[in-house]
Amino acid sequence: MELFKQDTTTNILPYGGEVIYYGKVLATQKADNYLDILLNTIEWKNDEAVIFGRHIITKRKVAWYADNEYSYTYSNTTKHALPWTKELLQLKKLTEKLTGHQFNSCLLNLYHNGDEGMAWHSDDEKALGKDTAIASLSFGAERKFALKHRESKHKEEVILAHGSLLIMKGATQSNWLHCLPKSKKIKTPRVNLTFRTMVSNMQ
Ligand SMILES: O=C(O)CCC(=O)C(=O)O
Ligand SMILES: [Fe+2]
Repeated sequence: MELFKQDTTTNILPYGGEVIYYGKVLATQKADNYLDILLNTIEWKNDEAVIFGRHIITKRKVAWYADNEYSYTYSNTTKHALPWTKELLQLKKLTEKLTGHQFNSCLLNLYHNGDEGMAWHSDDEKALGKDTAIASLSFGAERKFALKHRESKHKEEVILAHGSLLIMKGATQSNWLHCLPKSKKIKTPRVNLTFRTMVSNMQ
C-alpha cells in the first residue's frame, strides 16, 4: 500500500533545484553518541585557507576528510585531506544508502554556539563539478538553514534537527544560495557534515 508510505522525497524548493529534508535519520541516543565522538576525534582547526573556494577565517572550526589523494593548494600551502575515521565512514555509508548518491569527501563544520554561522554562499566550485549532490548530516543544536533564489530572492527555511539528513541536488547550487543564520538563543554546539563529490584533484 503506497497510501501510507512516508513521503521523504518532498522538494522544499518551489523551482530551480532540489532540496530534500529527510528529518531525523538517527535515533536520539545514536546521534548523541556520534556528536560526542565527532567532537572528540575530528581534527578540528580554526582555519585560514580556501577550502572549496571559500576563504575561511572564522571562530567556527572546520575539518576535511576524503577518500585518498585529494589535496588543495592555496597561497603556496597545500592542504591534504585526512583519511576517513571509522565513524565518518559509517555515516558516509548511511548517507549513501538513504540518498542513493555516492560521495568521496566530507567538509565538516563545528559551530560552538549561535554566535557562529555561515554567510550566504553556494557550493559551486570547480573541484565539485557542476550541480553535484551535497548531503548534509546535522548533530547537536537545532539550527535554521535558509535558502534564497539568486534572482527572485524567494526564501525557504528548514530547521535541521539532531541526527537529521538534508540533500541539495539538481540545479540548486547554480540557482540558490544557502546560509546558516546566527542566533543569540543558541548556547550549545552543532556539528555538520557535508558529503561531497570532488571531480578533480586540485594541485
Ligand atoms: O552547517 C550547515 O548546515 C551548512 C554548511 C554549508 O553550507 C557548507 O559547509 O558549505
Ligand atoms: Fe554550503
